[in-house]
Amino acid sequence: MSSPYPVQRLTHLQRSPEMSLRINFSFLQRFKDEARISKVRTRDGEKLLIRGSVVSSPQNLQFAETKMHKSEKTVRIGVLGASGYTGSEIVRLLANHPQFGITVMTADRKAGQSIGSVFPHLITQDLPNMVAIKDADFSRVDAVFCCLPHGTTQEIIRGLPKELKIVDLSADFRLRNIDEYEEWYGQPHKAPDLQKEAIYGLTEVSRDEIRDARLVANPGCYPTSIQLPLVPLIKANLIELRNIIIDAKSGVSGAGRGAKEANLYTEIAEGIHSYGITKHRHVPEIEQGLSDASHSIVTVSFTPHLMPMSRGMQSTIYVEMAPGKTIEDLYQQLRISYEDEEFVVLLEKGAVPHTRNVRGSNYCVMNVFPDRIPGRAIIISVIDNLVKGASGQALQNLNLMMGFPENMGLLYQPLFP
Ligand SMILES: NC(=O)C1=CN([C@@H]2O[C@H](COP(=O)(O)OP(=O)(O)OC[C@H]3O[C@@H](n4cnc5c(N)ncnc54)[C@H](OP(=O)(O)O)[C@@H]3O)[C@@H](O)[C@H]2O)C=CC1
Ligand SMILES: CC(=O)N[C@@H](CCC(=O)OP(=O)(O)O)C(=O)O
Repeated sequence: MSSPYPVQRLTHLQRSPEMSLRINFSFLQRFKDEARISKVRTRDGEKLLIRGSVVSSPQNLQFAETKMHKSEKTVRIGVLGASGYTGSEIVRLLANHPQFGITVMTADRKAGQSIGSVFPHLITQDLPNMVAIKDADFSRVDAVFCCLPHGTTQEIIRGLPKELKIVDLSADFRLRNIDEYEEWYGQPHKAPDLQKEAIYGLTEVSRDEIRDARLVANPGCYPTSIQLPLVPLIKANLIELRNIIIDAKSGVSGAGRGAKEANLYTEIAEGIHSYGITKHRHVPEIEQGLSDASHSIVTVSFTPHLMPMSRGMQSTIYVEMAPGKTIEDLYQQLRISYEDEEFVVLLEKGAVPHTRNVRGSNYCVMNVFPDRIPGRAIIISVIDNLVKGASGQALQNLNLMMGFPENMGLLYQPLFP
């Protein structure tokens, strides 16, 4: 697995007339011939202020700190809905992104407040206060993450400058068929023209289209955890398209930060419950992705559950194998499909994915098991709903759209315990 930052041996070191160090190193040569480095700790503790990123050195430089001054970041980011769970997760992830700097953050009820006052874990972030969307200055923004409730984004995006790159975390642009959107979301689509332009952003499946997109519809959390294992198996004709049964479980942050009686501690703790049985709005999104993979109509049984945990999601998927196919065929297909993917991990045979092993990270961890009923298989896939299921995948997509390495700012290891 490669490093999140260009940690490389120095290939050249010299002093410039202003006593700053100018350093050429091989990683950045892929982008520019030369970069200057930001803060460097030398063996004797001396600190040198220079521009750039992380380096290691064969000489007296031990580490360079990853901090770049905001003015040195090249892409100006707006976070719409920064006072919510996915918006604040974008802020957390971007704190370590060497190229994306936040210039605008919006909120609704919390407009006027600082991010640190709304989210004390982000108190060290030196960022402008959140403003109402109507007061946001988009002339200082190159790309936005829309972390707003369904239905809101369709209207708001219309008013944004046309040249902005947009990653929308809501479901507003995920369904290509706007009649289906109306059926499942209970309101007519307000921006059918923009829907035509939107690219569904399941990164590992649609990377090439995402690179050229202006508007990306970031997938829902359940659909991400379900499509990542099923799409390659369906494309390789290894499983039957009928009788796909998905039992999925989510942490409570999946429901957003807004206060709801059903999400009180007393309603959630010490128990689990199903919801949205047969009518959860992720059904058409899952079926759209699986139907695309098979070039035919796929339907699924999908039942989500709410778990007494803050973050995390597991999808347990029961499938029939195609005639003559074995668990080994399914396992090898997933291995081949994901061996070069940074953020999808197929465990060793028999090892069980745990949600707590992906907390806070952009990884999807999966495995496939033989059922005791011959011909059937059980697939388990886990993600952090707020990272690979939302803000992490959104950042992965914007990295691609802006021409940066897909993993930039995303190689957080999972939190444990
Ligand atoms: N939570 C998750 O795991 C996932 C969520 N998503 C989707 O991402 C989007 C954001 O979700 P999440 O962060 O959880 O939601 P939250 O409820 O936590 O945050 C919503 C944000 O939108 C703002 N907002 C609410 N109403 C309006 C409005 N009318 N105009 C402008 N801003 C408004 C809120 O501001 P304020 O708080 O100041 O009122 C807040 O900043 C949703 O569409 C959700 O479905 C997608 C994948 C996973
Ligand atoms: C626990 C919980 O309530 N989860 C949410 C899903 C969150 C998500 O992925 O997304 P979208 O809202 O963006 O589709 C739900 O079931 O509606």
